[in-house]
Amino acid sequence: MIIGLTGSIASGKSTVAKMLKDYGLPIVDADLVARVVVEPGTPTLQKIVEAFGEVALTEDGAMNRQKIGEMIFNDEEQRKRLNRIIHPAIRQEMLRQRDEHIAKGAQTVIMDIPLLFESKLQHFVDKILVVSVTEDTQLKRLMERNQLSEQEATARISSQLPLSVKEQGADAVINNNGTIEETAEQLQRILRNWEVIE
Ligand SMILES: CC(C)(COP(=O)(O)OP(=O)(O)OC[C@H]1O[C@@H](n2cnc3c(N)ncnc32)[C@H](O)[C@@H]1O)[C@@H](O)C(=O)NCCC(=O)NCCS
Ligand SMILES: Nc1ncnc2c1ncn2[C@@H]1O[C@H](COP(=O)(O)OP(=O)(O)OP(=O)(O)O)[C@@H](O)[C@H]1O
Repeated sequence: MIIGLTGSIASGKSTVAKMLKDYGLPIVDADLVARVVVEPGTPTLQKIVEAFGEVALTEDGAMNRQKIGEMIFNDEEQRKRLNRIIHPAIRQEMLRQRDEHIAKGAQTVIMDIPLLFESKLQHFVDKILVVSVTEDTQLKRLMERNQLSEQEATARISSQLPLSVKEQGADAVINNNGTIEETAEQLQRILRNWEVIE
């Protein structure tokens, strides 16, 4: 079974992904893949520089994540432009990793994809697990984790579909407003229900 793990920025996907890893389940992590496909020397980074100019690079030739983040989270056109370049490369590498896990005999593979709904990737997966929080919790955790102002954090949250919409497309929802233990309990119940664990 392929499980799509999603949510929105700072809703707790990585926290849940870590719990899934502790169950021994293989994870394909879109955020991690998004870093690999733009490593120095890759054709994707080359295309980003052609589209955004040399400002897209740091002094040592890596992608300037802070600069790109400032550009794309405040401007939908720029975001679409980056997505058009980077998403095909991310998708290809994710499918490669998924197939590798299956070839090694994995029964279940977790695809951790923040933009599963925005990029319409529902057909990639058999079940969708949404990690959700209230808007207040999301804003507070994002500002704390990334040291962002309220305005910067709000821009990032607004660049994604609301969690309430994602919940409607989910096979199961984890409410991550409470403690880590409460989240772990909900996850265990869902995995038992889906017969991923006993
Ligand atoms: C814009 C970038 C450089 C910012 O880097 P930074 O290190 O600050 O953030 P990080 O990569 O850890 O992403 C944090 C979160 O931002 C959100 N996010 C990232 N990219 C996007 C996007 N294009 N649209 C909406 N939300 C996004 C996701 O929720 C993600 O989990 C980086 O996120 C990136 O390369 N984005 C494009 C690739 C992409 O779409 N990744 C999302 C997973 S497919
Ligand atoms: N139940 C919880 N209680 C308290 N803090 C939490 C809880 N769940 C997550 N956090 C914290 O909230 C922040 C966001 O969580 P996490 O990094 O897992 O989100 P994410 O959905 O993976 O975000 P992103 O899409 O931005 O990578 C982190 O600092 C994390 O430690």
